[in-house]
Amino acid sequence: EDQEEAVLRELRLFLRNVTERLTLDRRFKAFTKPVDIEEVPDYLMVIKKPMDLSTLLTNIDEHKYVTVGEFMSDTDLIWQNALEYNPDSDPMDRHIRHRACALKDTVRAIIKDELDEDFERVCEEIKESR
Ligand SMILES: CC(=O)c1nc(NC(=O)[C@H]2CNCCN2)sc1-c1cc(O)cc(O)c1
Repeated sequence: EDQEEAVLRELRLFLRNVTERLTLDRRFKAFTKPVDIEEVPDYLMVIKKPMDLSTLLTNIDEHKYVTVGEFMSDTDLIWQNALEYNPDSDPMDRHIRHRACALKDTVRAIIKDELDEDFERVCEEIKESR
């Protein structure tokens, strides 16, 4: 049990580090906080599962993620929501879509470069055992 807690603590440290780096990247400013429903009243009519970088951090602290895969599902929501809410040729739509695609590629590159496959396998084993 203590060994498992040590693995999940290391997972949380890794996920916090990744999330902090994304939050500091100016390209992803639009994704750092929940979309303000006062400013964008139709947002929740289009987007059923909002997600943002600050919510990722809260989820990490609340031990929501037992694997990197679960974390990736929520980071995917951020850029998928942006593509869905910004489908048009409007310059602002295109601008946000470019940043959404940059977020997708940046997260995948970080995970590919910095996540040890064996570590993720141990996390998956812990998840299956629960
Ligand atoms: C994150 C997101 O998906 C988002 N999309 C936008 N799209 C538009 O404004 C397009 C929609 N089509 C018509 C022309 N305007 S603004 C915006 C946003 C940006 C922020 O800096 C903070 C924030 O909370 C939300």
